[in-house]
Parts: sequence; C-alpha cells; structure tokens
Amino acid sequence: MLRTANISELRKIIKEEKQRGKTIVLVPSMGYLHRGHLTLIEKAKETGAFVVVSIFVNPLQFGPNEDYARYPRDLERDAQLVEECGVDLLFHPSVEEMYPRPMVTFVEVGQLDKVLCGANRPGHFRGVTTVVSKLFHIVQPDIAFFGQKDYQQYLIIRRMVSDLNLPIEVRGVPIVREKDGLALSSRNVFLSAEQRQEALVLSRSLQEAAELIRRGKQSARDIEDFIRTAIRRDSQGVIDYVEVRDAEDLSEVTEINRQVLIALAVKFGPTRLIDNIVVEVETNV
Ligand SMILES: Nc1ncnc2c1ncn2[C@@H]1O[C@H](COP(=O)(O)OP(=O)(O)OP(=O)(O)O)[C@@H](O)[C@H]1O
Ligand SMILES: CC(C)(CO)[C@@H](O)C(=O)[O-]
Ligand code: BAL
Repeated sequence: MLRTANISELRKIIKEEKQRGKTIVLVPSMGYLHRGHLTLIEKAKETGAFVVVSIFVNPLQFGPNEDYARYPRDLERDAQLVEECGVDLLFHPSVEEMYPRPMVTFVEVGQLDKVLCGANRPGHFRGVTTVVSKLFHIVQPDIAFFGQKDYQQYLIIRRMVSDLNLPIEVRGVPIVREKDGLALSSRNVFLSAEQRQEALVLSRSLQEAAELIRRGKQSARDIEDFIRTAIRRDSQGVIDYVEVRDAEDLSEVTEINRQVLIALAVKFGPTRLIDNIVVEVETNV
C-alpha cells in the first residue's frame, strides 16, 4: 500500500494510475476506523478500481465548542487496517497541508443544511462540503463512497456533485450496526458501559417507529413523540432532535404518505450520537 500526507505526491500517483487506465475510487474518512468504514472500503474494493482512503479530521467542520481536540485518532492502527483491506493508497494530510492559510473560499449547500444536524451544528456542513470539494479536486475520483449513517451529509454531497457538475458518482452505503443495533461510530469509544447500554434505545425506537408507520400510522408528530418518549423513559440521553423528514429533500412532513427519513441526534454526556432509518410507505395509487 502506498501512503502519503503530501498533495503533490498524491497527484503524481493518481496521474500515473489514470494514465494506466485505472478508475479511481475515494473513501473519505476522519479515521479511527471501524467496521462501518471497512464496509465502505469493501464496497470500494468490489469496483476493482484503484482505492484511495483519506483520513483527515477536518477542523473546518467542528464548532468552537465541539470535540475536534478530543476526536479519537490512531493513524498507525488505521494504516494497518486499510492495508489489510487491500487499499491502494492512504492519504493522511496534516491540517497545514490542507489549509496552508486561512480559507476565504467555501462551498455551501443551502436549504439542505438548515435542518437536522445542520441546524444543531451551524457551519458544520459548510466545513464538510468545502473539505470534500478539496478532496475531490485533489484525488479526482470517478466514484466516492459515503455512509448513510450520516444521511444528511450523503444527500448534501450528492446535491453538491449534481449542482456543480462534478464528474463523480456518489454511492451510499447502508448503516452498519453492532449485533445489538447500535450504529457503529468512532465516537462510541467515549460511551461509558451504562451509556453504551442506554444508547440502544436509539436504534430500538427507530425500528419500532418504522414498524408503526408500516402498520399505518401517518402522523409525523406522533412518530417523533413516540421516539422522544422512549429516549426520555429509557435513557439519560439529551435530545438534540428527533424528526421525520422527506427522504429525498429533507422537507417537512406532516402526513407520512411517501418515503421518509426518521433522523435523530442525542447526547450521552458530551458524546453526540446520530442514527436514522428510511421508511418506505406503500401508496395505494
Ligand atoms: N455505522 C456506519 N455505517 C455506515 N457508514 C458509516 C458508519 N459510520 C461511519 N460511516 C461512514 O464512514 C465515513 C467516514 O465517517 P467518519 O470518519 O466521520 O466516521 P464516524 O464513525 O461517522 O465518525 P463519528 O461518528 O465520530 O462522526 C462517512 O461516510 C460515514 O457516513
Ligand atoms: C466526509 C468527511 C470525511 C469530511 O470530513 C466526514 O464528514 C466524515 O467522515 O463523515
Ligand atoms: N461523520 C460526521 C463527521 C462529524 O461528526 O464531524
């Protein structure tokens, strides 16, 4: 496996691979890899392309009171994992390499970033779209993989690629969960044993809510209340949001009569977890 922290060196490698006719696939990440990331990498490998994994904890997407400083990092462990997965190139730039001077140019995806995590983390998605644009320009992938655990991020990146005519295919990968339902996340490492147990209410209540919808429950507010009540009853988690939204454009939903996203963010102590489920609704046309 090749590895570099240097943009010019990476460009040279990519140029050579492209000249050899290789398709380039990118899996962007912030590292501290788990089975969720490894599933994205597996999907990337299945394409048969030259697979690049980037590891960069992007300061631009963290608010001043968020966990940038304590975000878990272990580059050497990650490097070993991606090598075992057959990744071709690991790109792990420093902050100075990505942001040699203060940025004055940003990429912003309006509307989609005003709700859910965007409303709770002002500036977060501007930081994500800006760094992902930079990564796309640096690596110039043909295909890029994103996880649907970060569903809003996935939609925003898709929309950015479409709006800006970037020649990149964005592929989404369903949420990878622990056996007991907890969505894998690098931040799970911060949970105490008790919080880890309590956090199961997230996936459990999402599943139960989806079942209520499949059985005909149509009120989005009732579904949100159902989940909020379960979280407050079964845990000490502090709710950032629990919302039912249109799964395509994140617009508000009152009556559930189309495909919806149920998304939530809940804090367990200082650790903020997100989870979601997309529910198909049969329409009798
Ligand atoms: N459980 C998961 N299932 C599917 N994809 C995932 C999962 N966890 C992370 N990903 C995806 O991996 C990519 C890199 O995510 P990132 O490095 O931020 O990991 P993370 O575990 O989501 O971190 P955190 O939860 O701390 O934000 C993103 O596209 C993200 O959606
Ligand atoms: C896409 C991403 C790598 C941008 O920093 C990050 O938001 C993530 O890991 O989901
Ligand atoms: N996977 C989302 C990255 C973040 O929480 O900043």
